[in-house]
Amino acid sequence: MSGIEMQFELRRDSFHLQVDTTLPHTGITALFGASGSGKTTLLRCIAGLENIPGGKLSMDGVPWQSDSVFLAPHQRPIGYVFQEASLFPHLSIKKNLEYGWKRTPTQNRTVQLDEIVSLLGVEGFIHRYPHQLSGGQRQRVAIARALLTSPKLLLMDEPLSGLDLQSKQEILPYLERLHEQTNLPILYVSHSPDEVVRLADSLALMESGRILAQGEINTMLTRPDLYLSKLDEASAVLNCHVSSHDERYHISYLSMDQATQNQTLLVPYRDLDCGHSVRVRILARDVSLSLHKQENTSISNILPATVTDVFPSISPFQVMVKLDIGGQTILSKITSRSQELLGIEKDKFVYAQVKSVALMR
Ligand SMILES: Nc1ncnc2c1ncn2[C@@H]1O[C@H](COP(=O)(O)OP(=O)(O)OP(=O)(O)O)[C@@H](O)[C@H]1O
Repeated sequence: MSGIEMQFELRRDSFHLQVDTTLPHTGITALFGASGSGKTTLLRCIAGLENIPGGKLSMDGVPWQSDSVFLAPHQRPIGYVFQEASLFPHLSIKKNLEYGWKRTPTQNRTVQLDEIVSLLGVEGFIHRYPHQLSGGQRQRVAIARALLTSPKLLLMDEPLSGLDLQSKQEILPYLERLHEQTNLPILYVSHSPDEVVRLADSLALMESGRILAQGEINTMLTRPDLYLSKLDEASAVLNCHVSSHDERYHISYLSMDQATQNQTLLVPYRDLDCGHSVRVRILARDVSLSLHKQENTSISNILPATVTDVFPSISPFQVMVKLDIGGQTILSKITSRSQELLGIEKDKFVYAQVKSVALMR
């Protein structure tokens, strides 16, 4: 059985964790939910830091916890990265990194020290001490140290939330590289929709100790029955690849992956090879609808679309329209008045006018 299979039940005062699910064993799965919904508690259960009687956990069929097995935290091949980088203050960065690496028996090592040092870009400060680094640099070292234990699963608990905006921006590309260059499954706790839409392949939505729903990121973001699709910040992500560049106008063209029709998006120029995979985010409020293709407009991205659903938004007198654009899904937020005037309903053919496209990775 593949995946991270778990069954945990824990009561603590009024909090009740009840999780019985299988999370993906590939890519980044975001654990998303309100404060107190149980995200950290669930990570602690997976790490073996909570010994819950009757709990079950297996990784690709290998039991880490069952009625007869309980691997202690240090016996689980897990890397754990917390909000605050917990480095040894009296050891240099190099020694901090070697600590995790040397603890792993040679035959169990799946990574090389140099490789991880380069992946996280820590070469430049390897001889310094933790207090001589910025918060973002410290966190990169903490991630590198976790990876050097050759884990089979990486748990990240709000790894960016203690950092200022600049440090966050600096570290995100390293997380993307980590995602691109390793096959390591990552469970990533975050409060930030921006981080989630940028990094996650899947999303598990937690509420009051339970996993309310889980699935592929764009399916989750656009599900009418979940609050994510109703928010003012509601958005969709599209997986695309770079198809060409136009140097004269400093723009890049993207083709949508798995599109059944030839759908192209135009974005500000990005220095990426043709064929490179990228992800774009489109906010629902940046998508307006038209029944005819506008000719004289400054909007560059106008996509033929079919309405698949219309549902209420949290804003009064506004509705969310779910659209199929050649096999992928985006949302459009329009007023109830426009919905009525244009006769927007399921199966209607429209043009989605996309005012802004953010290239995420
Ligand atoms: N040691 C503890 N003793 C009693 N209650 C606890 C303990 N640790 C956590 N809780 C409670 O368990 C619930 C879940 O906490 P948890 O930290 O897992 O939530 P979270 O979703 O990670 O929240 P946040 O996003 O704020 O970190 C909360 O109601 C919290 O108060």
